[in-house]
Amino acid sequence: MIDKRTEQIKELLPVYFIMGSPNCNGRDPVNVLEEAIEGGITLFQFREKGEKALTGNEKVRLAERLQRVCQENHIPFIVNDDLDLAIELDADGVHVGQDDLEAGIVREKFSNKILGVSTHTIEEAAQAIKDGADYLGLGPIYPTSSKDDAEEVAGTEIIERFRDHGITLPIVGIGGITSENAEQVIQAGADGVAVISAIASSPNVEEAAKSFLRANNK
Ligand SMILES: Cc1ncc(COP(=O)(O)OP(=O)(O)O)c(N)n1
Ligand SMILES: Cc1nc(C(=O)O)sc1CCOP(=O)(O)O
Ligand SMILES: [Mg+2]
Repeated sequence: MIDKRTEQIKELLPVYFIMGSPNCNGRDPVNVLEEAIEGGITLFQFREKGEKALTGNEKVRLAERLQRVCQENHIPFIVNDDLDLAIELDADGVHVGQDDLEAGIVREKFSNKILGVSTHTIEEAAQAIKDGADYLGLGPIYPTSSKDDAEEVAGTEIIERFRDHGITLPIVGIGGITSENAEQVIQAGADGVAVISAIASSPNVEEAAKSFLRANNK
């Protein structure tokens, strides 16, 4: 039986926008986020990572500004990697990968919040489910230039494989996803797509976000 929480999480995943200041081509990330929300994104993850990423107080200040925009627009605000920041801001959730704080510890310290976990194998997925993950991030589905330490390209087959193994937890595909290939990701069994560059680097952020909604038939 699929429970109410699972259904609620699925509703959040269709267009999951991820971004931090290094992804915004020198633009104010607040403006980029506002335009993406105008275009219909359904969930936001603050991922302040990569070249010239902010640290310390500057990172916290940016997170607060982005969280405020999310709150004003009823878009849940997820923090990437940084549980301490998520607790400090009382964020709506955290996303962790296999090299981050263990998902089970995040679940203990940040109970009742949204917990996303990146997995690449059925074994990792089984552990994430045991740890209390709300959704799985699977990728990179296609080649990406937004993550230096990305694993090998997995293709949409990884999503089909997870579904064939009976994994019913909500899944979001990530890595190199564009409005042209998003439909294939959904058809493979994902509940949504997680996107950095195809939205954040677009000359028209609002239209870019809208094009993903159309691709997902939302
Ligand atoms: C939705 C979503 N899926 C996967 C990731 C990647 O997480 P991780 O492997 O921990 O890599 P970093 O993003 O921390 O570099 C994600 N952030 N979000
Ligand atoms: C943050 C991230 N995680 C990945 C994974 O494979 O887990 S790929 C990726 C980068 C996604 O950015 P873009 O949409 O620009 O390709
Ligand atoms: Mg991580």
